[in-house]
Amino acid sequence: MMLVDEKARQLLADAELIVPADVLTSTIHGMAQAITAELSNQYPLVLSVMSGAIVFTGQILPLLNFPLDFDYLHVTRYNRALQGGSIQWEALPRTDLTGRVVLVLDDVLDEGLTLAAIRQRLMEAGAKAFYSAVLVDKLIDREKPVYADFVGISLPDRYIFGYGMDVQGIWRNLPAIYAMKA
Ligand SMILES: O=P(O)(O)OC[C@H]1O[C@H](OP(=O)(O)OP(=O)(O)O)[C@H](O)[C@@H]1O
Ligand SMILES: Nc1nc2[nH]cnc2c(=O)[nH]1
Repeated sequence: MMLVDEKARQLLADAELIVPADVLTSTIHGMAQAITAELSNQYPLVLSVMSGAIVFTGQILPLLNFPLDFDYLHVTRYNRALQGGSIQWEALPRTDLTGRVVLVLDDVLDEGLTLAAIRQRLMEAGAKAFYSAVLVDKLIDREKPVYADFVGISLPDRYIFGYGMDVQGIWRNLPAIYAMKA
């Protein structure tokens, strides 16, 4: 345990703060306004993608002042790795999706494979319309299979962590976004 603790602290000491907490707060307020303008009369089902979206979800939900349902799904393809692998479904929403307008909340849109798989699964399960909101869109040099309807911040293609996102499984609890030193 001591080794893990020291390694975790070293990872943070070696990282660079790239999005401070106050910038995240104002970004999320802006996103909430845009989402409200588009979806406030549609009684959406808001779905949080565990685990990375936990902090973003907890911050944005109280800013969405209109009727909605909330549930979660759990999908992962990075696990503790820095590179993505194949999609693993851990949990599907329990709410009936038939005819629903869904809004998926995720922390980061990177290669887009995760969000594309989620969209396909939810549409197959009967959703009427699919919207997505991502706190971070990574600027990668390839086309993505899906783009988000609501984007908080665009960031360069570096591995990021904090604010729900992990590095080797740790530091999801940080109140800001950090990047591994290039
Ligand atoms: O656009 P992509 O390249 O597919 O990557 C984006 C996905 O990667 C992260 O999840 P991860 O698999 O790390 O699971 P976690 O949320 O539990 O950390 C993130 O939360 C997104 O869901
Ligand atoms: N924690 C974390 N998860 C990711 N999933 C896809 N890209 C990233 C990233 O940069 N950081």
